[in-house]
Amino acid sequence: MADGIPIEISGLTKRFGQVTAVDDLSFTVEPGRVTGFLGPNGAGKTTTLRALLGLVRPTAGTATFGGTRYRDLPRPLETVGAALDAAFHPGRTARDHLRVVASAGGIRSARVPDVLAQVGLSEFADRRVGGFSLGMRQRLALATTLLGDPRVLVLDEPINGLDPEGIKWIRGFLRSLAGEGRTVLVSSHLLSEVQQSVDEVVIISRGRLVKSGSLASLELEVSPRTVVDSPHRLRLAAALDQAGLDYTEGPEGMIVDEPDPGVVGHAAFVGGVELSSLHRLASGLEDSFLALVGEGEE
Ligand SMILES: Nc1ncnc2c1ncn2[C@@H]1O[C@H](COP(=O)(O)OP(=O)(O)OP(=O)(O)O)[C@@H](O)[C@H]1O
Repeated sequence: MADGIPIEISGLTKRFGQVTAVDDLSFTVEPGRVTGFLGPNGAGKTTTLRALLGLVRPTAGTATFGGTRYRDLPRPLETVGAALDAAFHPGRTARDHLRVVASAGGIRSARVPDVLAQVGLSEFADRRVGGFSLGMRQRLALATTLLGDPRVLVLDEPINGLDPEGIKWIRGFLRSLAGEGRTVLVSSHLLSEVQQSVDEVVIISRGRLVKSGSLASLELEVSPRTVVDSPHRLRLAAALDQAGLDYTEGPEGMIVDEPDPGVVGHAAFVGGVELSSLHRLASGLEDSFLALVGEGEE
């Protein structure tokens, strides 16, 4: 298997007149992982992906596949499979749509039945796309991205509008693609939508990076916790140790990995420590995501 190819965004800026859609954005997407590219509507996700695929010219910065711009890739469809604003001719069958794309991209037509099977559309291959449900269109868009058996997949909102069965299917599918060492970047405006599908997250808001890292690290950061403080922090730390509670020291006191302030208060009481504050830290991944990025444009 060929080595994986990372996506590298560096100092990317894109202005449309007065609007700065993407503002000095830098992040890397690693192979072998599913990465969620998250932000509310208007955050600049699509503009970033369009810059990556050479569809808009950056005002500044670069967006590359392992250092090579999309337009400089020798065989782009065999490196990158991208589904952005997938449009289908409604009168064409799924098979014909794939044949047209394959032939334009210099890909052998023998790939067509393979990708139809991969996305579970074989039995609908000869139906007109005009009659396809949204879920079937999403599958066909995905099949199109797979034609060149690419090492990198860039998918814009692939889960949007899928029914629960389709969501379950695509989750497993994205995982298996990453499991084969591919780089998988999936955009969404809802963290909850991709939460069960992604290993890594890149969160942007107003064109700027808010956070990037593993989903696990984000979960850890936002799991419900208790903040407690005392005029005698050393004694407080000893009481927390005594109770077997994990904590880190923050500006407002000890941040304890325990959702129930009662448990923390009790530990302090047992240790005979006076408290100056005790409260629960806001919780929930989606709430924290919204707190990080705001609601976005309508
Ligand atoms: N061609 C354009 N001309 C002018 N402004 C644009 C253009 N494309 C995007 N914008 C603006 O840039 C900002 C970022 O848009 P973008 O579509 O990249 O966000 P997004 O995160 O993909 O949101 P959505 O999920 O709604 O597509 C928005 O304010 C948008 O109105």
